[in-house]
Amino acid sequence: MQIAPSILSADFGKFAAEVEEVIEAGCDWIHVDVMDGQFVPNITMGHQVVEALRKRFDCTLDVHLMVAAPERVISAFAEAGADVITVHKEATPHVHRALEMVRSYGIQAGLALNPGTALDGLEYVDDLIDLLLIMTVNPGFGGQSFIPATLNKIRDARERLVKANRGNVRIEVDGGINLHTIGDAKLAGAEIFVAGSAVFGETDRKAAIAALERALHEAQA
Ligand SMILES: O=C(CO)[C@H](O)[C@H](O)COP(=O)(O)O
Ligand SMILES: [Fe+2]
Repeated sequence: MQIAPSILSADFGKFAAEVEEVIEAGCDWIHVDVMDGQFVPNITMGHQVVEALRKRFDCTLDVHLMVAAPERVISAFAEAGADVITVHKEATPHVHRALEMVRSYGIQAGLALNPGTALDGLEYVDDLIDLLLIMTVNPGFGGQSFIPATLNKIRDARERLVKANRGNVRIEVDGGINLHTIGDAKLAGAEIFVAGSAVFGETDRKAAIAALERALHEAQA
């Protein structure tokens, strides 16, 4: 089980200190939200930010590309030092090629699905992915509310992956993960939990992470 703080919700004015704080609190995954102003309305950060984080921190850099035609930028993010690159199925007609590109750098590949996107076709790319990112909000903004209907999708995805003998593909959930939703997401089958405002929206980040870990631990059927 992994909590991955999303630096989208960090204070950009003291970026490095913010990342340092959550790493010191025990998180070894940092979720980097890349938005291009086209696939989603906002523009956030480019590969230079990944490069800067790579130089300074020894953690897993989990890059979530909310970018149209991600195959244009995969090489830049891989060369900048990303450990995981996730592309959206909705962002390209060439998702298979995009995943192959990520894999060609010897790093982990992720496939992301928006809340309105079905799981159909997963069987054609499941051998190319290390993680499946099920968006639990519509992408583009931090601080939104978790969409409860996504829980069935997580369960369905877990079942399909196990049936296809791809049970080692980890399900990541992203959006609206907090003390009230993290347990349900875990019970549905998620293993990696992105948390933006639930971590950086709190003044005591260490306590916020510990509380999320406790909620994960306490979640049981
Ligand atoms: O991909 C994202 C938005 O598109 C972010 O990772 C996500 O929104 C995290 O923020 P929060 O936990 O506040 O919902
Ligand atoms: Fe994200």
